[in-house]
Amino acid sequence: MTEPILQVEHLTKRFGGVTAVEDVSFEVFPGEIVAVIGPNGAGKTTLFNMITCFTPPTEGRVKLSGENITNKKIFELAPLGMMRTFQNLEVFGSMTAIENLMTGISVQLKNRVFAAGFRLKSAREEEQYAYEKAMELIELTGLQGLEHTLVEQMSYGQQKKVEFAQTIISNPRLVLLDEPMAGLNEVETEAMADTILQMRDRGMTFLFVEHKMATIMRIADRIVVLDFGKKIAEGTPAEIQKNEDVIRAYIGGDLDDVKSS
Ligand SMILES: Nc1ncnc2c1ncn2[C@@H]1O[C@H](COP(=O)(O)OP(=O)(O)OP(=O)(O)O)[C@@H](O)[C@H]1O
Repeated sequence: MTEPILQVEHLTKRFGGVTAVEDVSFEVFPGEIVAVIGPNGAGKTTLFNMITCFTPPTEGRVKLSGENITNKKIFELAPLGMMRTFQNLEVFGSMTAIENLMTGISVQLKNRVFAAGFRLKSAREEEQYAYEKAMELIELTGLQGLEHTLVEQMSYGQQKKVEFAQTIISNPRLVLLDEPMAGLNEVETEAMADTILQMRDRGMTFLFVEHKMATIMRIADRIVVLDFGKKIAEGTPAEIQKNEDVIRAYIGGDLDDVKSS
């Protein structure tokens, strides 16, 4: 049987009297696209922060390919093949798109696993490799013609693409995306969704938080639903759409989105 790439085991986070996440467990398998959904304040970002070692859990643990990573430092995760994005854009505005991407590739060049299989002889070869890889990602994310544009001069949607490309350029095995479609128009949202599907076909695994239900239903293999910090459901998009607890949790919020998508 395939081993999970990510195991979330009984994660709990308390901030003083507030329990942001309570006893949440689930697994993600290689090649899956798994969405985490839930109403505002349900604990999605806190869960992501614990999985990516940004916030230590009060209880529980996280395993990446069977290895306990709960107490790792953030910077130790990229070499292990885990990358994430944030709700707020994390790009260098005063650098061009290609320069942003080339900073992302340095992670890969330092990656033990990668270095063992692909030794580059000189700094010049490394730079050439980084440039070619960055151009490949520029094309893949539809940023052609903008490679030498300063990121701060781009639209929000284009900046999101740069951030996404920078996150995946090091060929991570597991990518966590915090609201990758937030702030994007419909066309940009669908393009982002298609790029995620394309990268999955190339072997990447995705866990993402999102509010745009129609897109989630289109690309997610499985969905984990949080409400008031607890996991209230887990299943395929079809199962989640007709789950009574999920429909109840969304009453007054995005219920119509869940049912109509
Ligand atoms: N650093 C903190 N200190 C105190 N309470 C916090 C902290 N971070 C989050 N919380 C609380 O934990 C709960 C979950 O917040 P979280 O941001 O994880 O939810 P979310 O599902 O990501 O929400 P949204 O969809 O609005 O981004 C909220 O009640 C929030 O106020």
